[in-house]
Amino acid sequence: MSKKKELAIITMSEATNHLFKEQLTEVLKDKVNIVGYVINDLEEVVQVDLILSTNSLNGKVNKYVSKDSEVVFARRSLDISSLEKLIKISTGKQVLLVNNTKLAAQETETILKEAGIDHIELILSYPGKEVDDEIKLAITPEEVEYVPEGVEQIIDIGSRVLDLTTIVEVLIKLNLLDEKANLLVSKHIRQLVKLNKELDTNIKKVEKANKMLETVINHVHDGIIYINKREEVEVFNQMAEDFFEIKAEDVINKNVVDKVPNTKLHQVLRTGLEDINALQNVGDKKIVTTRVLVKQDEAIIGALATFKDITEVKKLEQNLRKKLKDKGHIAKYRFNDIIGESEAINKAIKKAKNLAKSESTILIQGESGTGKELFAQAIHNYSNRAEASFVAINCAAIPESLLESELFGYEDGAFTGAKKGGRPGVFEQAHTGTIFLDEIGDMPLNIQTRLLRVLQEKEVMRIGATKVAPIDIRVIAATNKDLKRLINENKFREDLYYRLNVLPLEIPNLNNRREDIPLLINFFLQRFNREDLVITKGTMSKLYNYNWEGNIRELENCVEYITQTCNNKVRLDALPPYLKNNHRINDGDLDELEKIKVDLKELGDIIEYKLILNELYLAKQLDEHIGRREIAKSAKINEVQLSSQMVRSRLKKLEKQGLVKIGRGRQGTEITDKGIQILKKLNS
Ligand SMILES: Nc1ncnc2c1ncn2[C@@H]1O[C@H](COP(=O)(O)OP(=O)(O)OP(=O)(O)O)[C@@H](O)[C@H]1O
Repeated sequence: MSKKKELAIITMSEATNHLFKEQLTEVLKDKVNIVGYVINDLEEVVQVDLILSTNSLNGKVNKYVSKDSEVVFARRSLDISSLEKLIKISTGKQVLLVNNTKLAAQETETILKEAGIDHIELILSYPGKEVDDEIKLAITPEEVEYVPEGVEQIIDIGSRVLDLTTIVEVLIKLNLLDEKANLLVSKHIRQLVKLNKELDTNIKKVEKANKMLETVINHVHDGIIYINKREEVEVFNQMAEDFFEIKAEDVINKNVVDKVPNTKLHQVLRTGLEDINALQNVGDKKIVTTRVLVKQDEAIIGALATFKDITEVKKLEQNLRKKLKDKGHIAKYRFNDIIGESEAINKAIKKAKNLAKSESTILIQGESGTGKELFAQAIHNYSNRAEASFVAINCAAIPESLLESELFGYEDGAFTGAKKGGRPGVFEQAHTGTIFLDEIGDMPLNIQTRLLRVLQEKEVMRIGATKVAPIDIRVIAATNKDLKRLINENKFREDLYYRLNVLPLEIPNLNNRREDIPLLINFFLQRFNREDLVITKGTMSKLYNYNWEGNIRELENCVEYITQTCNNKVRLDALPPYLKNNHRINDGDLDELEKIKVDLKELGDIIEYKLILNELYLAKQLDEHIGRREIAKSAKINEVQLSSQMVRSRLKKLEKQGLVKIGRGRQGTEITDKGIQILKKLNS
């Protein structure tokens, strides 16, 4: 039996020696005697067939080698499975590569690079080398003891094993290749295949994620541009291509400043100042854009811009408004459209504007035709919900049998004749907007109960449904009925009244703001395109004094009648018959001040009367007399056009109402107690 071959392993450390021995024993089994030496322990030449040592001992090991022994210097590799941990480190990060010597560190670096680890910046670290103490992550092949202090995370990639070529060389040198080669190579190939499979799965996963990301990026309706730290474009999606009319392939990896017009993205990188929803002009287009820094582990790695073409946004908005308009779900009136300069209407407008800004339910009360719906629309347009829908429903105009389904909607098959697929009610249609419930006093009691639930729960259940849908609406209700009276008659639920009457708003009737009548007449004449019509004084006086029970709607109808029947002058006989015959102003309906005002206005302006009464009052307080001429003088000073003749005629009118007493000769005229009372009312 031939003598067993002998192999000596000479290394610098015990650990490496042990590792090599283990690896070679697995291959050589008992065919070879393996002895290990740590170089520092060696004193004499080693007599063996072959010596295996490491590159770092090249030059040192020779003195222990006999003439007939050969030396193989080990080439080393890493355990492939440890690489996976490195792939996960973020790109561009600085990492210490720690080994016991410079050479070992260089070798490990080469091994890592060859294995494809090139996305991180490796800083070699070994005893005696100064490294930046800001670097907190270290990689080491089982040489943890050399990792500098201050490093917070260590990735141990395991020791560097003998690579296949070294093992084959050892086998050749020992003349054992024939027997072992196949076994060895197949084991290595198995390992490689396993690694490849793992890598392949990883690559596929990454590819899949990338593909998905690309699809998403290209399908969003916003333009997206991403540049890296070097200001090179890395992402330029489909919308960006369409907007700039530039192909992505022409800009990718190119400098953004050179390729994308008007870009400000590089400035975000340079200054660190981000823009959120900024408006920007690009050529003749307008965009809203957001530009932000992109960070990874606190370090800035690039900048991202997303933008939307505003013309597109405007179109979408217009489309939406058109759709709402087509459905009638739009409020067209604003406060500016409410005609009137009287104190009463101005007060109502001021209050309505205040109420508009709150979110609570508003109850508008006022006689029929006073403009309650006009106010409801103006409130909606003045509120934060102006862009959303305004859905109006007249509770009196819809038959009771239909009202419930109109309000709450119904599910498919809820009743015979129900539309397939069901239908949303006005509450759902008004979602995020305002619902206007006109003539709420006419709502049947059973529907009032359902409405109360909707208002309390803020959710609606369609007829025949089992699920509720949450709704976000603002309710404006209106009525011309006395709801308190209806409550007493058990026709209106008291709890619903209090739910609705959170913010009450009273719209004045026309008889209480007669001074707006001429304005309104002119407005309606314009609307009917009949500004050419001249209304005679007598006719105007008639219209002024008429008892407008139907309020503005009645006045509007009256003006329409005139426009149909008159050519140029509107005389008394041109008025609608009902207006000519009866409906004279009902004295009992007007309070005293109104009656007096109406009478006085037949001749001159209230301002003139106020001035005259004021002068008389002043004289009375000073215990003096004042004549027509002096009153006319004061009028001039106050820029009121009144001759002493005019003062005379007006004083007569005032006397008829018992407001003044005209004295004879130098006695002059005196204001009466009633006159003082009325003057105070006029001045308030
Ligand atoms: N101040 C105003 N200025 C101009 N037009 C007005 C004004 N007020 C009301 N109108 C017009 O009068 C008509 C009646 O108004 P609206 O329908 O708003 O009244 P309403 O109080 O809701 O009536 P109803 O109680 O009968 O439902 C409408 O044609 C409206 O355009």
